Amino acid sequence: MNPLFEPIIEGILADGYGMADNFLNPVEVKALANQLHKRHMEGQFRAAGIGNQQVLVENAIRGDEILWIDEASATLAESAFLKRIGEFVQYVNQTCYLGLREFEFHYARYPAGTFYKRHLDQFRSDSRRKLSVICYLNTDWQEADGGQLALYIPDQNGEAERQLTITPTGGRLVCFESGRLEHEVLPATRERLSITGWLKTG
Ligand SMILES: O=C(O)CCC(=O)C(=O)O
Ligand SMILES: [Fe+2]
Repeated sequence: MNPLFEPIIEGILADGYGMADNFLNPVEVKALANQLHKRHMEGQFRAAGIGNQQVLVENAIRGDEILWIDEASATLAESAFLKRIGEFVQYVNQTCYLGLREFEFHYARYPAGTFYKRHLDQFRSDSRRKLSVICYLNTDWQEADGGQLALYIPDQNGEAERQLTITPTGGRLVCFESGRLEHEVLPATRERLSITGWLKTG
């Protein structure tokens, strides 16, 4: 049993989402946030799009900027992150038989005031996305800063739902089934940083 990974999986099985508060330690959070800012200053980020090819940029739906993390050009901090995700994927495969074979991750930077309206992560033609994973890179995030991740959890018979909000605290990882759970990023009063990705079948 892995004490870091097991609670995430148990959460997904019991409630449809799982969480770990120390997936990254504060030093790792800082290193990745610094790396994000460096790459952002170098002009590597692009406005995030919507749809399969990410062609349409629509600020009324989402206002974040993203940069895909490329294994080939990854720095030490990024490689360490991808390695931990790889270990998590292996653990999920051993315990849940989801048949995960690939993963893809991008940095996301939400400038103050931006948001991502309610959506589902699985596009019609990409059912290979099985699990969505978000890891936050914020230091000293306060509830009053906003920027919560809102999850819409359907009740047993699918007739009603409840909204659950998660604070984007640095080091915290959230994971849920991409094709099932609708969710939303609420606007924040300050810049909001994360790494978001998908664990996919081959
Ligand atoms: O940053 C978050 O909390 C969620 C991001 C998200 O929903 C997405 O990128 O699809
Ligand atoms: Fe999403």
